[in-house]
Amino acid sequence: MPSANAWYLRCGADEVGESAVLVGDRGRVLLAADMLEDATILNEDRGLTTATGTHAGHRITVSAFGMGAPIAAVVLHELAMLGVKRFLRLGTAMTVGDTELGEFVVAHGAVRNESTSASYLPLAFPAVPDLPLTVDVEAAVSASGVPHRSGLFATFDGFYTEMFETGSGTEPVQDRYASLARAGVIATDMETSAIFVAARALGVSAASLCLASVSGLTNDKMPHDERVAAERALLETGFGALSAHAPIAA
Ligand SMILES: O=P(O)(O)O[C@H]1O[C@H](CO)[C@@H](O)[C@H]1O
Ligand SMILES: O=c1cc[nH]c(=O)[nH]1
Repeated sequence: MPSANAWYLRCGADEVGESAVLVGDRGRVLLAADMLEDATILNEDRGLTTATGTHAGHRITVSAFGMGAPIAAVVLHELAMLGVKRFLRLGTAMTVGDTELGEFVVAHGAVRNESTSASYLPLAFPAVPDLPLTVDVEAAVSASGVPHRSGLFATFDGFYTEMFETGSGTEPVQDRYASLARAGVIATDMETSAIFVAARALGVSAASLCLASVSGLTNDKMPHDERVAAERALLETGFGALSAHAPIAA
């Protein structure tokens, strides 16, 4: 049963679409608002900027959570309570194995190395995306012309301790990345597995499409201008995936 108003997002069920895009950076919400038709910014509380607009006849809400699984789950949970049925994470990720900077990466599942998802379902439960939505994402990615690959993600809580070689973590990060690559992991991020598990627990669909923007091998970043252009392409591709079928009648 949709709730009337969301605690932190401070918006109502009539202000959100049937689908939502979850991004980290609020700048991506502002960019999305420029790209959608008739977009309205709903709130900017706690940096959780949210906008709703239309793409090819579909109402889409775009929400920024900042960084990390706990707050991403809060945003997803509130939007699900408002009645949003489909979620697409559009973010950046770090490369693992053969993945190259600038590629789009689509998650077929995610290693649950964060703690938030366990507050929804036990660790034995797999973090897997919604299959039909992922098929639509892969079709949109193929049409985008951007080099891409699909595979497993690994999601971590510790940015400096688990994803970078700072010496503060419990094992050499490069050893961890090498074993993840051998097991089919193509990218790491900080939210995907939590979003997949929370979505299953809440009875909504979720998928994850990211831009590989930082090298897990060297920690090199994509050049700024290339990343900005690629993030626009990421949003366009995600909106295309969410608009792949006729809107469901209200
Ligand atoms: O680009 P976004 O969506 O913020 O995602 C990635 O970027 C942040 C870390 O740099 C984390 O939130 C990570 O998952
Ligand atoms: O280094 C990075 C880049 C993007 N996303 C991450 O989680 N880490």
